[in-house]
Amino acid sequence: MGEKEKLILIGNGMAGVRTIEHLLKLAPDKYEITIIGEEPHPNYNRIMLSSVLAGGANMQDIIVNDWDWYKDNGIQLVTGQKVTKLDTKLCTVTTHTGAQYQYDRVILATGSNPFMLPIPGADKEGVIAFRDIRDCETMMETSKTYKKAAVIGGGLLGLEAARGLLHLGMEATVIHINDYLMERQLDEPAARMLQRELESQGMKFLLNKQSASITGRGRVKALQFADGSELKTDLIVMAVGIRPNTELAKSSGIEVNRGVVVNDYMETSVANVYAVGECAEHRGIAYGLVAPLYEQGAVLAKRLAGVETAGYAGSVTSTKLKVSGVDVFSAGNFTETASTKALRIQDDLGGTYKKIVIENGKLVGAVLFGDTTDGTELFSLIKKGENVEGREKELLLGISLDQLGGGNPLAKYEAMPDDEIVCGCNGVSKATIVEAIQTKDCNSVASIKACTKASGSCGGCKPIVEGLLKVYAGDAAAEPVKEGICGCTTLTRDEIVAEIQRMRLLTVKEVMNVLGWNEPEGCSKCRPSLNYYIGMLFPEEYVDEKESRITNERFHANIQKDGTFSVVPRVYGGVTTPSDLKKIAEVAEKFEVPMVKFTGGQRLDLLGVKKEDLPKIWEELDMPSGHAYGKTLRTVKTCVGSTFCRFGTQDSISMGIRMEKAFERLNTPAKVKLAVSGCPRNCAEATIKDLGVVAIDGGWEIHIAGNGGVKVRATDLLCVVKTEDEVMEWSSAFLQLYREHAVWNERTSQWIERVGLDFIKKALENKEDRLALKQRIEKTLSLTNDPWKEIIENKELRKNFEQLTGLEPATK
Ligand SMILES: Cc1cc2nc3c(=O)[nH]c(=O)nc-3n(C[C@H](O)[C@H](O)[C@H](O)COP(=O)(O)OP(=O)(O)OC[C@H]3O[C@@H](n4cnc5c(N)ncnc54)[C@H](O)[C@@H]3O)c2cc1C
Ligand SMILES: NC(=O)c1ccc[n+]([C@@H]2O[C@H](COP(=O)([O-])OP(=O)(O)OC[C@H]3O[C@@H](n4cnc5c(N)ncnc54)[C@H](O)[C@@H]3O)[C@@H](O)[C@H]2O)c1
Ligand code: SF4
Ligand code: FES
Repeated sequence: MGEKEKLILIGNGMAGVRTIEHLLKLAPDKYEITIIGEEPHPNYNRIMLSSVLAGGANMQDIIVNDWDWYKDNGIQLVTGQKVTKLDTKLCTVTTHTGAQYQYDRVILATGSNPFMLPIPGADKEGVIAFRDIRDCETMMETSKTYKKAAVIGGGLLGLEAARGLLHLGMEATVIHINDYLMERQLDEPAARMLQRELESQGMKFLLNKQSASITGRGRVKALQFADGSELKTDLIVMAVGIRPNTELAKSSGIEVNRGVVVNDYMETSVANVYAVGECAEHRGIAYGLVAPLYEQGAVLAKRLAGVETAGYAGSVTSTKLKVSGVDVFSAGNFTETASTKALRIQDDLGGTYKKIVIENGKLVGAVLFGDTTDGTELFSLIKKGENVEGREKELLLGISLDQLGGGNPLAKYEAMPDDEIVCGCNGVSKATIVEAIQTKDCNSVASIKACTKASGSCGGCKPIVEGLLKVYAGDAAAEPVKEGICGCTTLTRDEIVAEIQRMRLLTVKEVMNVLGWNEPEGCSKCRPSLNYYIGMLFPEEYVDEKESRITNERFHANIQKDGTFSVVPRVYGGVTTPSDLKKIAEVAEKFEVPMVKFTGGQRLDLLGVKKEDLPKIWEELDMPSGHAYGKTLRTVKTCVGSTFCRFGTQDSISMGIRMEKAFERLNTPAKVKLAVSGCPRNCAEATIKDLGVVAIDGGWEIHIAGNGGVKVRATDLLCVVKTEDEVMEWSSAFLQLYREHAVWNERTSQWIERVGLDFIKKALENKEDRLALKQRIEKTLSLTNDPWKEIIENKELRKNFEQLTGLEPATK
């Protein structure tokens, strides 16, 4: 064998070392490899610095290639040295210590430099970036002595930094130049939802702010803004974007634009000099996320190994914010133009938002907030670029994603091409994962992570890894590892409920303290759910914690898109009276309510009410709250029934009113809608309700767990009974069973899919059990009050209510 060629990698970071890993697989003996890195560490996962800061990992966990890896692969590693000269004629590289190395080929993988705003005072102590281990350590050290932190830049990096600083016990204020966050990844509605969620976690924001200077003697004391205002702070983290690190290439005469210009084979303008990663610019784009950089690395490794490759053709990117308790996903081109069509659904109550963008019949972009389960599959469709015409609405509703395999949810994993990248962060293909399952006995997500690195960084690919496990490991797949209810805990809903009950934990704070929450303030997922679980278990002792409720429940009204509210008084069974109608009309006129509308639940909605008018309107209406805003009983829709309808077999109206009077004000895991129809013609549409009662000759059918919303589900028949009292008995028992077993925010339609109809039937088949459940629901109901009345009659409550602001308490 001839002498090995000398290959030097400049930059011991993610893209460069990944290229070498590939190369070693393709041509292990072709090169004598030297890696020179400025940082004093072996290659580590920069992505995971956010997790280190937020307490989810320690420094040891993020090492990708330890010192032994370099030794074992015969690589000469030079750390702590910056390459200051690249002589492309003599083919040498020189480091800042004067050490010189000869090369046959050299790769530039110098990454990016964080952009530091060139404002007066930016050189003061306490002004840092967030790019490497040293920055992370500085933040951790600073938090031991100082309390106030400011992060300039409300992009991915800035928000992850601010979340980490909160975790370290600092007050974190994000200063953003734009009027909404993450404008490079999100549209405005999603960004607003994100901001509310982060505010509920304790993060503060100053939007539309231009930083002008930093004051302080030696160490930073305050950040001053162009509008003359200032923020006192002990630490400033700049996260306002990055610039490709091209210094070395430029000084060596290599063509540089924004980044080091490369062709499809990662070759620069100079022979035998290559560039890969964030420092490279390909077809005008310098990427800032690892997935495309790894694709570039795979191409370069082939080129260096002499293996034929089609070349790098550019990438579509997707991002996921790595902040616990927040699910945000963005992919492709999500901005609207003259040639695109956008479809969106926004559920302010459920705290979810989804937008898809179509161009020339193809899916080109998506933004998801709150529920990102469809993210990976939408991203895959964007990358494939296949025509989705006619399926747009299904994609929006997530229907076709469920049914990509003709109803078999696992078929899509089988159909996935072998070379499709499953884990973008770590560049792991389907074939690699399947090989790990089939030949390396990997039977869990954890073992696949250990073996292939898939799912080890942002976690966004975990659902696909789980899907592949189901298909390719089959029965050998280990039980999925249980997941906590949110990022603040590893405990499941059932474990938490059991512990609350066992230890009689009576406040949200107590639960979080005793059960070792890793975020002391919790987040907007766990706080309202704990509030619900404690109230469900101990209705007599528990004092409802208003601050742990979702925004609309704190206002007892639905917040509208313009910041006004809607008022919906209760109209039992949809039956009103002339005097109530008059009252509503008078109030609407007096308070100049812009719109009065009939709702789908057979009542009247006063829309566009100002916050300050809410208590006054409730007082004048003197009607109970219709609870149109909460996780509680909403409406009982009724048809005309036997009183007037010639087909009616039973009195659906009186049955419906009896049910509404019995169950109003009931706290439930998610909203609950009921309906009663007077005959099987079912005019009240009872078979798409959470609980639907349909009259038949000589009795009633009780249907459960339907839904008419985003994902339509027809009810299952629970039982047939003869009398109205039996309807009440079964309905009470069913609703209490749901209250006691469902996960907070889980609709009955989702709950039944999880636990199965058989479980519910079994739990209710025994009369004694039914009566026990009925007794428990009645106890709870006897302790409820009308919230509007409470506020009107209690001065303290009214004062507190009047002090509530639109943004401050906002949770999903
Ligand atoms: C906190 C944080 C979180 C992130 N999270 C995500 C995420 O969730 N998803 C995602 O896709 N991306 C994320 N990124 C971006 C991702 O980390 C980068 O895209 C990736 O690390 C770039 O790889 P690279 O090899 O091009 O550069 P780097 O990883 O920065 O490596 C470049 C290396 O070269 C060294 N170097 C530079 N110049 C010289 C020189 N002259 N001589 C010797 N050595 C030199 C540098 O010291 C550095 O070690 C995150 C970044 C940060 C900072
Ligand atoms: N989860 C992830 O995928 C993740 C996490 C962290 C970092 N990253 C990557 O790291 C890189 C750096 O992230 P980033 O967030 O710094 O870059 P970015 O360019 O995505 O965001 C910078 C943000 O700072 C704002 N900004 C610019 N000038 C400002 C000013 N003077 N005052 C206040 N705000 C200002 C911009 O409007 C922008 O939203 C990016 O490539 C990013 O993709 C990714
Ligand atoms: S469901 Fe039957 S009883 Fe009720 S309105 Fe329709 S036809 Fe009449
Ligand atoms: S896609 Fe981020 S860990 Fe796999």
